[in-house]
This record gives sequence, structure tokens and C-alpha cells, in this order.
Amino acid sequence: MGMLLDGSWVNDDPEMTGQGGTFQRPHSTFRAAIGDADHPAEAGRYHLFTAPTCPWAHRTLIARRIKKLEAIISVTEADQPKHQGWTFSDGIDDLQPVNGKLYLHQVYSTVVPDFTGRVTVPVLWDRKTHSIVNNESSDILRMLDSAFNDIAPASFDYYPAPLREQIDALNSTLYDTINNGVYRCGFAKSQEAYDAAFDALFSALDTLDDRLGRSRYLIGDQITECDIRLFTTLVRFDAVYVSHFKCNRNRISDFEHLGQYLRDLYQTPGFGDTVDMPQIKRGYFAEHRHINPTGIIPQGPALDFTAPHDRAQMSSAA
Ligand SMILES: N[C@@H](CCC(=O)N[C@@H](CS)C(=O)NCC(=O)O)C(=O)O
Repeated sequence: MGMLLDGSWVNDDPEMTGQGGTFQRPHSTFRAAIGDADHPAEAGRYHLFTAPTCPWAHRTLIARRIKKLEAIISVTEADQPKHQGWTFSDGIDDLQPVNGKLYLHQVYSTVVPDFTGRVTVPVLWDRKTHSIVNNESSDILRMLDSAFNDIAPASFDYYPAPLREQIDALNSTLYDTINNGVYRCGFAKSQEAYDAAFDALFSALDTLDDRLGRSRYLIGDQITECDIRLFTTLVRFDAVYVSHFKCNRNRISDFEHLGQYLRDLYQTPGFGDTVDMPQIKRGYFAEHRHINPTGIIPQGPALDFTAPHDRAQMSSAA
């Protein structure tokens, strides 16, 4: 995958393996917020660099869509093979492609010329100060819920005050066992690390399946941040994680409720319309040569998230 070392791109992978062969995801570096003194909410000022394959970046695209921020926050998506990390055909302002390529590492080293670390999406870019506001998807997801409320058309609140404690508690389980859990299976370097991640993942999915037998969404009748976070993993699961990351006890479509729930969300504006399945598959199977050396992208499975689902009857209002 490569990284920046003192502002220069190196193709070596830093060690992301901890004790016992477990996969460890590094922390994000830029953690400012829209709404703080330096970053007031303004239309046209902020830009998202994302990649269609990435489940973390996908969260921010869903939020942008469901909060109706398309005219307020612009987006470019990495659309080229990752020779030096994420690569874009389109530039923005003075960050323009050279020979048809703009590397995300150039965006990072524009801000911190001697930057050392991983170059990850999503990146929330400030066109006015020419800097990165934030590169942590959970922060960006959280800020998009309310930071633009004064200038964006009112839309629904996915982090409502009365549910915050429940949302925060569930988020942390979702992250450890599911969102990052699939990576902990796929990138494990020992049988023990894989087995532990696999058991935690499927036990969490069993618990959620049970929970979704009682309510339409993870927390009652309304879509919350937890559903956005779960969706980006579930929608990649059967096509990618089952085979590529060896998460193969069951497919999501085998669960009694999770498969129906996934279709329900997929058919909700902002969810399915932000999914680019061919690019998702390419991003994993063709790019992760350390676990798929041939780079061959499987043709299947046949998935139809647009098929009817039974979830509307779960709403207490129904
Ligand atoms: N904690 C970060 C993680 C983001 C992340 O790991 N993104 C991956 C893509 S799915 C990435 O950019 N990887 C490139 C790399 O690690 O070099 C977040 O949620 O924003």
C-alpha cells in the first residue's frame, strides 16, 4: 500500500501487525471540526476526497447525500489503480493532476511537507485555508449531521440527542467486531488472530440479527449513525469479505433479518445510490495483492439488493 515518509512516497508497507498477529489500524492525524473557530460552515468551502471501495469513506458519502449537502460539499473519488496510494483523475483548485494523476499523498504533503504516515481516505479538505480539516470518517460523519444545519436544507437527524448514549455504545461494538472486524479477519497474520476475529465477528452478527428481529433499524424506528456504519460493511460482505477476508461462516443473505435489513437500507435514498459495486470489488481484489496475488476479480456472486423486503411492517407506526 505504501506511505509517506518525511513527505516522500515510499512503497514499503509499515508493519500494522500487533501482538499475536493481530491487525492494528493506525489512528487518524487531522482531527479539527467544521464549526470550530477556524472552520465555519460555508457553502463551497469544503471538499471530500474519497474512494468508492472504502467503507470508511462511504460513510461520509451517505451522510452528504442524506443531509442534502451535495451543493455545499464537493467530492472527488479515487478512480485509478493505486500505484502511489489513492490516485485521482480530477483535481481541485491548484491541486491538479500531472500526467493525468493527482495522488492523495500530494494533498497530505501540501499541508505537512514532511508528513510521515499512512495516506488514507476520507479527507475533508478546506479550500480556503488550503489544509486538511479532518481525515477520520467517524468525526466527519458526526460533524455532517449538524455542522451545516444553518445553511443546508433541513433534513433528518441521524445523531438525535435522546439516542446518543445508545448510539455511542453500539458504535464501539460495531467498530471492533464488524467494521474493523472483517479487516482483522482478512489481515490476520496468525491462525489464532484470525480465529478470534472470526468468532467475534459472527457472534456480533448473530446478536444484531436477533436485535433486528425486534426493530426495523438498529435503534428503533429511525435510521441513526449506527445504521450508516453497519451498512457500509454489510453491503460489501457477500461480494468481498466472505471470500477475500475469509469471513465465510454465513453470508449476510443467509441471516433471517440482516439480509432484509440490508435491502431496506439499500433502497433508502443515499444508501444504495452511493454504492459502486464494480469499483468496490476492484479495490479489494485487484489492489490487495498480499492476500490475492493474481489480482483476479471474481465475477460473482449475483446479488440483488433491489428485491422486495419485509422490513416496513417492523415499524411501530406501520
Ligand atoms: N480511521 C480511518 C481509517 C480510514 C482507512 O483506513 N481508509 C483506508 C481505505 S478503506 C485507506 O485509505 N487506506 C490506505 C492506507 O492505509 O494506506 C477512518 O475511518 O477514516
